[in-house]
Amino acid sequence: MIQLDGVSLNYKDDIPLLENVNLHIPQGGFCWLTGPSGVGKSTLLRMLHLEKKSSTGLVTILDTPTNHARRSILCKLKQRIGMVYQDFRLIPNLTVFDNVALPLRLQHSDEETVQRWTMRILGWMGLEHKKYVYPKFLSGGEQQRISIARAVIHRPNLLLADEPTNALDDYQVKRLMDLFYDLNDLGCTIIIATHNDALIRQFPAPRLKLENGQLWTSDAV
Ligand SMILES: Nc1ncnc2c1ncn2[C@@H]1O[C@H](COP(=O)(O)OP(=O)(O)OP(=O)(O)O)[C@@H](O)[C@H]1O
Repeated sequence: MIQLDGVSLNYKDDIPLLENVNLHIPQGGFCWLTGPSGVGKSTLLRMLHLEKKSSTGLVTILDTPTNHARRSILCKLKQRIGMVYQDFRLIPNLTVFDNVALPLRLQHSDEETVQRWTMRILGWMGLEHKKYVYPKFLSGGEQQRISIARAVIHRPNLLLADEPTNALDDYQVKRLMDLFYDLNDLGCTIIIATHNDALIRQFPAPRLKLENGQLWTSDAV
């Protein structure tokens, strides 16, 4: 479960991106996050990913109150979250294989599991043959697929995805949404930020709309 109680969020001395916002998303929820460019969608996802603190209010992620949680608790909690960044954020000096395997290695999975799961998701993404390649030699779409593989490989309980379909063709978008639905069926809560209204119409789900510091919720369209 994700809960925000009276949460405000802003960058230093800047206008608030969230202002006294309350929100409840049950475990296993699936929603789109929309709103005009620059309104704060990426920043909100970064807050839910425990990279940025709220200015005021209580933030509960996966049933864990985070405001006063110890560092060790937050580190463990973060390992249960997958994040797809808008700009991919692959680690340039790691190969495709090592980028994707990273969450498993952070969880100290044994090497046999790392090899098996990483090759499986790379195969699913159609990128097995790129496993020794460094990110700078990949196309935008390939980088996006690797970034998604890295976010889901450890079967997170919460998946946050920032414009995850921008660089993908229609066929890959459909497969990716099937992957997200499969994860969701396993109980993963999913929040996807997008500007793409056609995508939302194609895959209806409740919507969180961020505007003027407020989050409006609406049912599937
Ligand atoms: N690290 C930062 N320091 C200061 N201000 C920032 C920082 N990152 C983002 N901002 C500002 O916060 C506001 C919200 O940015 P954010 O990227 O969260 O918006 P967004 O809704 O995701 O935009 P887009 O849809 O264009 O990706 C913008 O005005 C941006 O300039």
